[in-house]
Amino acid sequence: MTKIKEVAAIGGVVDMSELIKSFTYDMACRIVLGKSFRTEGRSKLLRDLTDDTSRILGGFNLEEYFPTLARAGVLKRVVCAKAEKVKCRWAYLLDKLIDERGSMDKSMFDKKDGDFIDILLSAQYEYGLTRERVKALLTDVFFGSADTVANTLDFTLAELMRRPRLLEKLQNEVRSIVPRGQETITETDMNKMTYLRAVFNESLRMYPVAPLLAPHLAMADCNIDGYMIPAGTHVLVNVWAIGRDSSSWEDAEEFIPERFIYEDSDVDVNFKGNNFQFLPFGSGRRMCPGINLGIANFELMLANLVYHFEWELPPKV
Ligand code: HEM
Repeated sequence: MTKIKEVAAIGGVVDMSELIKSFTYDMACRIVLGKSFRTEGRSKLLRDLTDDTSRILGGFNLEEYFPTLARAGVLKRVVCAKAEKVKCRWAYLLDKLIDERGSMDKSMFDKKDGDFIDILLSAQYEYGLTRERVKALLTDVFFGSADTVANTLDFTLAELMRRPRLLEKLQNEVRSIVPRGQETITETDMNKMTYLRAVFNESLRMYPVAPLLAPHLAMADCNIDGYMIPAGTHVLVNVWAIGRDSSSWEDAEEFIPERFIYEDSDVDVNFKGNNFQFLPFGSGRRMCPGINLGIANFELMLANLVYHFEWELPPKV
């Protein structure tokens, strides 16, 4: 906020995508590393690692389009070699972070104010977690938490600036709940912001961060609505198309947060995985475990941004 205020005061330009991204990485680092998150440029290091991992996981894979190439296995070897390098960089960093705490007595872990590493290490003794598992869980939090929230916020700000009436409605809600002059908005303030949640839902409907979810594999033969899915089938769920399907959504291509406000209605379409027309966090046992953290990070940032600043597109945009 301070950075935007400084730039706004001199009428300068601020790259919001960049700022939002570095903020979400700082948040992820703070959760995992606690107070030591700013040392040695770790937030930047983790961001580079996450970017490289995303490129490998989400990159175009020629072998999926030309299966004959897969038989030769050349491309696979190239991708595996790259993945191995990234894996080693993760392992090096995470080992270092864990070793820093290794010298501490387990009774010294402060469960109340501790960071995620503290919590995992204290649970390590209780649940017999191996070091590899601890590292995998740490990677999950870094990887799952930063880009997801930053990308959703990016699209939301763009949609709101294109629709000043909706932006004003959101600002009115936030400013009517948060007392004038309050420096930062808290989670308690946000609980009352129904329009803010509707904006979040509408952004996820139109711009799901994982448009095909994570790839799933059928473990057993199953029949869905008359379609036979044999065991071993690679399944991709196109939630981007489902969220824009006109048989489920009126004016599906329009950004209308009001569609998620259900006053005096029994209908309540939400992202908890039971309404199959809206699956931004997936569904079932592999659905996103970070929903609550994702909501809190997104809503905290958006509410603060619209509370403190006026937003509009530059002329001719
Ligand atoms: C707006 C925020 C977020 C969105 C939209 C989102 C969305 C998703 C989606 C679509 C999946 C795949 C589900 C499936 O394939 O069925 C997923 C998985 C996952 N997410 Fe999130 N996520 C968000 C925030 C977070 C946060 C903050 C964390 C970290 C704490 C996180 C951690 C994970 C993990 C670890 C998985 C893999 C779960 C598994 O495979 O069992 N996510 N997320």
